[in-house]
Amino acid sequence: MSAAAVSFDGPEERPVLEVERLSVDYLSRSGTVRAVDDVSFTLHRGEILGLAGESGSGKSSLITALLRLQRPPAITSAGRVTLHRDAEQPVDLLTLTERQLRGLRWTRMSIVMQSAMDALNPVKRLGAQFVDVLRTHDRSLSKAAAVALAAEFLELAGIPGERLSAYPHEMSGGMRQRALIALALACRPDVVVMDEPTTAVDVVMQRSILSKVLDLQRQLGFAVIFVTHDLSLLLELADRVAIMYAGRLVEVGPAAELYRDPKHPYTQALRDSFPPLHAPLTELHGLPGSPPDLRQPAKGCRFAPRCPRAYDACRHDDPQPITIGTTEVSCLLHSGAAE
Ligand SMILES: Nc1ncnc2c1ncn2[C@@H]1O[C@H](COP(=O)(O)OP(=O)(O)OP(=O)(O)O)[C@@H](O)[C@H]1O
Repeated sequence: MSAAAVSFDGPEERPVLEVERLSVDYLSRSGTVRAVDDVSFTLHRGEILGLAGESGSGKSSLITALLRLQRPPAITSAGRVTLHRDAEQPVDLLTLTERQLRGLRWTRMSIVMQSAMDALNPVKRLGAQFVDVLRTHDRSLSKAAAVALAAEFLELAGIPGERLSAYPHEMSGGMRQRALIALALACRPDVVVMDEPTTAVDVVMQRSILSKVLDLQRQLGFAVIFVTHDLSLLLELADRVAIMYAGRLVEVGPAAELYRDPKHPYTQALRDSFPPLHAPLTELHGLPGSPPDLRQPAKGCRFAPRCPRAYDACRHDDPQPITIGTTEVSCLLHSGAAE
């Protein structure tokens, strides 16, 4: 293992992760909340896929289910999550034993949590945490080699290698978050899930972390699922963006296309409610109303009650995903436009 760069020519057509018809329920006495409802998407090798949606739309439920990190009362009630590996058979992550999964965590897929303070062990020096992870997954690695590799990854993330001897509380919030990103990359996974990785730091640090993530991604070529409620950030960072509303994916498409020509009225509303990062400021529009109660979602399109373009059929018929060019959208306004 080494931190050496790969030759990265941008995202490939080959899938690395395929999510098919995934549903996640929270079981409680007051009813079942279907937080993720029949969600399908593909993550390609080396691409950054952004996942955006309002609070409560199901983003965390989706990523914790596909990495099998969810806790009760959440259960995955349906679906398949296929991880593709070079030179090995694809595997359905949902059918693996815990032991088989442990073999894939860090080495094939890893996660960067919202808060490094929750993810890093407060009573262990950073170096020891890297060495633990590296040597658990590569028993042939000597301690000295693991320390050297850890220092290499820290440097890649913009942190001086000597900080390996620091405890997490001795580092700034931004540095801890970058250390966590370095740790997530240390076993050279193919897929890295980043769950709002910059919410705990200020805006300047946010920019610096994101440009570092892009930098590292281009050097190492891993694929990313980047989760945030901030669509304007994703439009800048991601190759493709998936928009989630009330447990469903309503639109998935190339970031530039989604910004220029959003197909779903919810995507449009979300775009118009965030200031663009690099374009001239335009008037912002809030989105009135609130998402449905997922214990008893009404018939038809879930966005219909808030949608300025809803018509009769939207309140009765469930929109199915259709493909328009390179975008997939679930909206009855486009039902005649499928290719
Ligand atoms: N432990 C739980 N028990 C019952 N319902 C839950 C639980 N956790 C989440 N939910 C429900 O599942 C739905 C999706 O929540 P989730 O946290 O996945 O959304 P999110 O898009 O990640 O939100 P945020 O951006 O605020 O993190 C919400 O309706 C939420 O109320």
